Amino acid sequence: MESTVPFAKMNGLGNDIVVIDMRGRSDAVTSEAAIALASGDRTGFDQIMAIHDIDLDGVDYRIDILNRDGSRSQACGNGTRCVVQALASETGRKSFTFKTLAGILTAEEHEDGLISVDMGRPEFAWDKIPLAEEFHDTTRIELQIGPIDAPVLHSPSAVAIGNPHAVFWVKDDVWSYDLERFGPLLENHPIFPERANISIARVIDDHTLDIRTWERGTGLTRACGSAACAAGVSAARTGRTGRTVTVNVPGGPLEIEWRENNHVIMTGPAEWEFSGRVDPLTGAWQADEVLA
Ligand SMILES: N[C@H](CCC[C@H](N)C(=O)O)C(=O)O
Repeated sequence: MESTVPFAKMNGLGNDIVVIDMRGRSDAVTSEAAIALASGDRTGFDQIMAIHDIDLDGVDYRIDILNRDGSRSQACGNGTRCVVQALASETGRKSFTFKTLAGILTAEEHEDGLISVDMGRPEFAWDKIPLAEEFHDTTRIELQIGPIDAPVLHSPSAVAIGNPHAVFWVKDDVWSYDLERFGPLLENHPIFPERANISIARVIDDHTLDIRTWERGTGLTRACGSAACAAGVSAARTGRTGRTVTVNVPGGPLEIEWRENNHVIMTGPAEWEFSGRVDPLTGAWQADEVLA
């Protein structure tokens, strides 16, 4: 087996993604390689999306998703769009079916270059999100941060979009909250046995939300596709918006549609930055061209 494989540094609305081509190999990108790449100057990423072969009818590839800390995620919306763009430009095909830890998902590139991903069905049951305690109603779970009688953030909506999310509803500008400080506390709160992605969301009108996200295993990001889905679905579920919303993340807008068949469709852009080769075991890499 060759020691290096092709990679592409890409982004989905500023969510930094490294797509690694593991086709033809039986091993996996190691957590050590992820941690090494994450601290790299030009390859600091939010998620690695490793494309693997799969022998399953109707499924094109398996995607293995790693966070900055080397942990694995069930889902990554922005990264999936990057994978679609990379594969579409390689093959000329427009639609793909993938297997991730969250299940089978389909995605397609449109004529205008935007990419839609079917993120599957949201999961609201407390033990499936998962939460450590039984909550009959996961639209408002008991969790707060700040003084007991004047919490800064409280009562988030919880939902899994393959991966666990908590969405805190706020009335003020989402930038006025110190997410860098509260994010790690909430991500690792014992109520979330598998940790959680933490978002602050503000309703702008019945079809628009502003959100910022602290990602599990990664930290503050400019965009988190699954969090945009989590916020959109939770807003509709609590009567804050309709089922089709524009979710403004720091990197720009994502369109979220929670269809009547219970599937959540996320639409947005993907952008290629540079390519190179990487050792999937150590994270040592080299760009194909001298980088500006
Ligand atoms: N950036 C991703 C989500 C990463 C989630 C990951 N941090 C986790 O659940 O462990 C997205 O666009 O959906």
